[in-house]
Amino acid sequence: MNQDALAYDAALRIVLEHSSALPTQACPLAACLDRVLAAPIVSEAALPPFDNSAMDGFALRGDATVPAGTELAIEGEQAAGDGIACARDGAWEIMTGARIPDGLDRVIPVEQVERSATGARIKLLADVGPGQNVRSAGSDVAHGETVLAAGTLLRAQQLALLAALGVAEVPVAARPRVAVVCTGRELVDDPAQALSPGQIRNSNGPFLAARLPLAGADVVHQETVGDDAAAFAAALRRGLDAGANVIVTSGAVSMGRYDFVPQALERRGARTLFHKVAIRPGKPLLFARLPGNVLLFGLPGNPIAVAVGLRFFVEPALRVMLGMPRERPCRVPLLRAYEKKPRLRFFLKSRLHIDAQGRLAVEVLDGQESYRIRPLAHANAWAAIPADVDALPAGAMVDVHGPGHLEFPLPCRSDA
Ligand SMILES: Nc1nc2c(c(=O)[nH]1)N[C@H]1C(S)=C(S)[C@@H](COP(=O)(O)OP(=O)(O)OC[C@H]3O[C@@H](n4cnc5c(N)ncnc54)[C@H](O)[C@@H]3O)O[C@H]1N2
Ligand code: MOO
Repeated sequence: MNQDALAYDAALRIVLEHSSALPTQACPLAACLDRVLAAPIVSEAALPPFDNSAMDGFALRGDATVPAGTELAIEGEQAAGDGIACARDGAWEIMTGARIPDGLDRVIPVEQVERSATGARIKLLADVGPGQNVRSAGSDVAHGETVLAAGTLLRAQQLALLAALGVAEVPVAARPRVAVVCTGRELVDDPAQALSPGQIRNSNGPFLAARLPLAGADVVHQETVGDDAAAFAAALRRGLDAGANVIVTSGAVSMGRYDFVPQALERRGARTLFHKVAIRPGKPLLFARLPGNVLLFGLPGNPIAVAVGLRFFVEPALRVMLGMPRERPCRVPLLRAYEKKPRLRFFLKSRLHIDAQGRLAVEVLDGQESYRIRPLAHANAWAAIPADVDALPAGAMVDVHGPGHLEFPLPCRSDA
């Protein structure tokens, strides 16, 4: 039945083989959020940069444990931001984060000392061992250590580390440039325009334009054309002129009289690498390469075929361009038994739940037909069921993917 349709894994392999990493750019740290690191970060500094106190208290020294009951004169004070200080005997009043005066090696918290009436001396109320309450230089990051690998997505937590290390310019992968072309004479772009009989509103265009930036790409051109090969070719040209690395089209790749995309691409000198994949939805998906190494994904027009084509074909290619490793799904038990047709891999609009005990389960939503957008709006994840599986009992483990490759699936509460 699917002799002419490629297995998903084989089709994905072809996509990945034809995708390559984009050039590296130097990005100022403040602009790096959500960019992908293009080279490992090797620390040129130590963190902390100097031995400092973990507590507000008193810094002192000793050969071994300094016992409770010891009395010491207060020699000086060291606050965060104070520079080098040299200590002799005695104790230094010290604040959290302050540099430990040279010669001292431990800190006793202020709660564990008793001050003399004059305030000039302290008595220890607890033993203090060497290194106690000292955050030593390099204990978090040593100089020369690799702290972030190439391919790391830079979120706030990575930016914190880069900022602490004083990395001013970060090598990041260029963002893939994507042109979006929707086809179909039935489509209306302007939400304020009344529909004539037979017309529908374009939902694939807004969906792709919203999703692609979340997947790490820039939409550099977007337009809608009728079922017209010449208009389509002109739209492709404008996408290429805008510097697109990738063109995503929707519609006109199936069997209908107006499904002109495959032929139009051939006439433009594109090399079609596959057309039709054994998946549902999105089976008529087409992948081609245009002169100049531009990848073209011809997504079938049904809205869920577009969503699946983007998530499971375009996004893996974007990951290669961004220098990211292949994605791995999580494995989650099915909330309810699920039956499907064999021989096709199914990508299912799903909702990840968290129950009262904090356990995860995935619900395959009703309304899987590829024209139904409403369940997509209630989905927070995709479940993927392999081609050779036809029936799964409740509790069977299935692959679950987030709504986008940079988004971990976020569960909702079962009672929500
Ligand atoms: N005889 C056959 N007919 C169809 C087959 C088949 O194998 N044999 N495959 C079906 C499958 S599966 C899909 S998916 C669609 C794909 O069709 P096309 O890629 O040619 O897409 P269109 O015909 O242009 O549109 C399909 C459907 O989607 C609506 N659409 C298109 N663009 C948009 C948009 N931007 N926003 C919202 N909706 C859109 C369009 O109006 C159609 O209803 O073919 C099946 N048929
Ligand atoms: O692939 Mo189509 O989206 O099944 O209707």
